[in-house]
Amino acid sequence: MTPDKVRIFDTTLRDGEQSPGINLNRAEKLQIARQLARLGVDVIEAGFPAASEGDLESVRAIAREVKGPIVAGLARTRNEDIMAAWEGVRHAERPRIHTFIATSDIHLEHKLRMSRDEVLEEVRRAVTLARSLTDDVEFSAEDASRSDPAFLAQVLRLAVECGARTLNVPDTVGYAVPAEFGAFLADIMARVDAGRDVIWSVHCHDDLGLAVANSLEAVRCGARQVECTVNGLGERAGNAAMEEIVMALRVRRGADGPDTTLDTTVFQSLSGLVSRLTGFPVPPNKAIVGRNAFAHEAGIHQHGVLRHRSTYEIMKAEDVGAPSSRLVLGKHSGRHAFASRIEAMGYALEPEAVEELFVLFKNLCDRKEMVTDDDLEALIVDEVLSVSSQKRLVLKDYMVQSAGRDRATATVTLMDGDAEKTDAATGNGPVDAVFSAVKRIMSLEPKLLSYRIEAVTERADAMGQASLSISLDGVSAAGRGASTDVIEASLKAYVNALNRVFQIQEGRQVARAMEGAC
Ligand SMILES: CC(=O)SCCNC(=O)CCNC(=O)[C@H](O)C(C)(C)COP(=O)(O)OP(=O)(O)OC[C@H]1O[C@@H](n2cnc3c(N)ncnc32)[C@H](O)[C@@H]1OP(=O)(O)O
Ligand SMILES: CC(C)C(=O)C(=O)O
Repeated sequence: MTPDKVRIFDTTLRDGEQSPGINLNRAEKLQIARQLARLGVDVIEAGFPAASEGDLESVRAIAREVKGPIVAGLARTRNEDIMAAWEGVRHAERPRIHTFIATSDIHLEHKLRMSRDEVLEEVRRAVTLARSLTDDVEFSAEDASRSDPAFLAQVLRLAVECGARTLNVPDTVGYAVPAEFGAFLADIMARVDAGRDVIWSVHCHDDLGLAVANSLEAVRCGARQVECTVNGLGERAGNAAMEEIVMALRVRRGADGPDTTLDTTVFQSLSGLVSRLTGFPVPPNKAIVGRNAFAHEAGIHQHGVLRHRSTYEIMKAEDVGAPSSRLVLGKHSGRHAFASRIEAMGYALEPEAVEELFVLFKNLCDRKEMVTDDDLEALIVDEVLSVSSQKRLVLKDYMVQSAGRDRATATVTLMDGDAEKTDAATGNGPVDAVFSAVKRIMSLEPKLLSYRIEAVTERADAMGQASLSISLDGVSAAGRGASTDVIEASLKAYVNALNRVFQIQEGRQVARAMEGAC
C-alpha cells in the first residue's frame, strides 16, 4: 500500500441512511453495496447492526455476498452493540468493527452523563472486546472537533493501545473550518504519535457546507482514510460527498499527490442508483454527478468548448461515467454552437439559411425554456426545407379571440410579395377563423383536405407541428408549420401549403409558355 493512497470509507448505507426520509431494505442495500464494490471503495460501512434486526440482516447479507471491500459495522461502546456488529460482519472477507464514543465535554455532560474517566473505561473495554473478535478495529471519537485536544489525544492513545488500527477524528456537527480543522488534526496526530501502522481518518458533516473542504484539508495534513457518502447523503445537511472528494484529489493531484484507487467512471450510474433508491434527487448543478455538471448553455462558453474543451472543463465527463459534455441550446447560446448542432444533426445548410434559422431559434428561446433537437428539426423542416426560397406569402402577424365554444374571430396580416395585407374573419374555432382570414386576404377558397396537429416534444411548452393539405383550382399541396402556439403552427402550415400551390401553378404556367414558344 503506497503511503499516498487515500482510503475511501463509504458510509452511504449507515450515515447516509440516517438522513430523515431514507429507509433502504436489504435488497436495495445489497444493490448499492455491489456497485460500491465495483467502484472500488476500500471500506463499506454496511449499517449499525444493533439498531434493528433488519439492519443486522442487511449487514450480514452484504458481508456474505459482497467481495472486495472491507465490510464494517458500527457499534456504540456497549458490549451488546459490539457483539451485534461482529454478528453482522463476521462472514465478510475482511470484517471490521467500528466502535465510537463521544469525547467533547458537551456530549459527556449533557448526553452520555459520563466523566472523562468513565469514557476512558468504555474505550478500553470496547476496543479490547472488538479486537478479541477481529484484527481490524476502527475507533471514532464522536464530536472530536469540539473536544479538548489533550483529552481527545488521551482517548485515541488508549484506543491504539487496546488494538485499534484506524483512528477517526469526526467533525460530527460540521462545525470545523478547513485551516483550523487541518491544524487540529495535525496537532492530535503529533500528540498521539501512533506510528505508521495506524491509519488516520476523518468523517466530516456538511452543516456549514464545508465537509468536502475539511476532508481535503485533512488529507493534506496526513489523513489517509476519508469517510463519505454517495451524493453527500447523511445526517442533517449530510456528509462529505464521495465523488467530490475523489475527483478533487484526482484533478488537483499533480505529479505525486495523495490519490484514491477508485474507478471513477462508476460515479454517474451509482449516483443515479442511490438517488432512485433513496428518493433524494440530485440537484442539476451538483458537482460531478449533476445533470448540468458538463453542460454549457452560454454562447461564449460553447464557442470556447467547441474550440478546445479545456477552456471551460477541468475534467472529462467520461472520467466520471457521464455522457460527453453537452452544449445545451437556449437563449444564451450563440451562432457557433447553433451551427455546430445543425451540422451534427446531419444538415448541410447554406450560411444564409443557418443565419435565418438562428434568428427564428432565438425567438423560439424566448418562448421555450429549452430547445431540443426535435424542435430544431421542426424549424429546419418548416423554414428551410419547405419552400422558403420562393415564398410568396409570409405570415407577419395574427390575433385571435375566442368567443365561446364554437365562435372565434381572427385578424391576420400577411406579406404578399412586398404588399402588406390584413383582413379579419370569424370561424367556428380559432383555427377555422385564421384560415378564413387568410382566404379573405387572398380572395381564394382553397379546400382543406386534411389537418393534423401533434406535439414535437413532451412538456407544456412543447413545439406543436401542424400538417395539412389543401386543394385549389385543381392543384393540391401539403404544408407544415411548427410553433409553441398551435394556432400559429396551423396558420404557418396553411400559408406554407398556399405557397406550394402558387409554386406549382407558377411552374405549370412556365411549362405552358415554353410549350407555346415551341
Ligand atoms: C454521530 C452518529 O452518527 S452516531 C450513530 C447514530 N446512529 C444511530 O443512532 C442509529 C441507530 N440507533 C438506534 O437504533 C438506537 O439509538 C439504539 C438501538 C442504538 C439505542 O436505542 P435506545 O437503547 O433506545 O437508546 P437511545 O437511542 O434512546 O439513547 C442512546 C443511549 O446510548 C447512549 N450512548 C450514545 N452513544 C453512545 C456510545 N457511543 N457508547 C455508549 N453509549 C452511548 C446514550 O447515552 C443513551 O444511553 P441511555 O439509554 O443509558 O440514556
Ligand atoms: C460515528 C461517527 C463516525 C459519526 O458518524 C459522526 O461522528 O458523525
